[in-house]
Amino acid sequence: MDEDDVGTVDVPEATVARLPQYLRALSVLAEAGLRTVSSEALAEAVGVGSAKLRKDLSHLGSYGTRGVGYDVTGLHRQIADRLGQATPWNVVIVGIGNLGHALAGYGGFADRGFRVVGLFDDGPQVVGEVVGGVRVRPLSELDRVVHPGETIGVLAVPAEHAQDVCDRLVAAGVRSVLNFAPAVLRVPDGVDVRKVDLASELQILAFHAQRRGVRGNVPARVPSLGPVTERVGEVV
Ligand SMILES: NC(=O)c1ccc[n+]([C@@H]2O[C@H](COP(=O)([O-])OP(=O)(O)OC[C@H]3O[C@@H](n4cnc5c(N)ncnc54)[C@H](O)[C@@H]3O)[C@@H](O)[C@H]2O)c1
Repeated sequence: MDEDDVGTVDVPEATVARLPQYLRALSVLAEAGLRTVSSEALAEAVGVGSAKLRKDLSHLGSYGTRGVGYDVTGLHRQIADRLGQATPWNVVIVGIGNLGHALAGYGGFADRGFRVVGLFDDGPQVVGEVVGGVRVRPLSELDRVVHPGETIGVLAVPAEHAQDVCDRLVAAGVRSVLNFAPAVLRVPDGVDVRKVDLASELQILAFHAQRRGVRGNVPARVPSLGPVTERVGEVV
């Protein structure tokens, strides 16, 4: 399977990409004690148009109630279920260098339903170190930590080792891989790969900035652009 083919049959990939944002906004609203929210208010909280939000939620079979809006906790539960977050996911990170340390030390994954249960590296200077409360193990111990089909693998190794490490993750039973390495990975059917590439995101921003003629042409005081700046790279 090609790594760009990740998607679901019934929910468009662009909608899937926005579901985490809806979930986060609903968490904030629930914490503030709100029981219902209008599509306009929820759309504003996320920074999308309300028509797009209603369409997105209709893919989940959620239409809200006219004049009332959406039930905050009900919609939160529904989206969390669709994102597979009814129970937490286990995550293993391979490659505990600069990036791996930052990811392993980040405390925010647990709040979003992801438990970092394993850190792996083949560098003798790193193995045995404890990062974010988890001990770094050699890759040979992958089988002890990975529960087939229930563990997400994060790749933070150099590009030239990415395919080999990915193969080992898949052999251990990992079916979802988040790849930070600048390498195209080949995986068998049934395995999803998503790539994170901050440099590409910067290039996309640079493309838009160049198109707008922003470079070298910034007024002394930049007016607030509000959520518009966040829409530049929005998935449509
Ligand atoms: N996607 C992004 O936006 C982004 C941002 C920064 C870095 N990266 C990429 O992330 C990767 C890591 O970057 P870094 O700066 O942390 O590198 P780094 O050299 O600091 O760390 C790499 C780690 O991987 C380990 N490693 C190497 N081969 C291994 C193997 N076969 N098995 C297990 N561990 C192995 C090394 O021992 C080292 O600890 C690189 O591919 C880099 O290009 C991507």
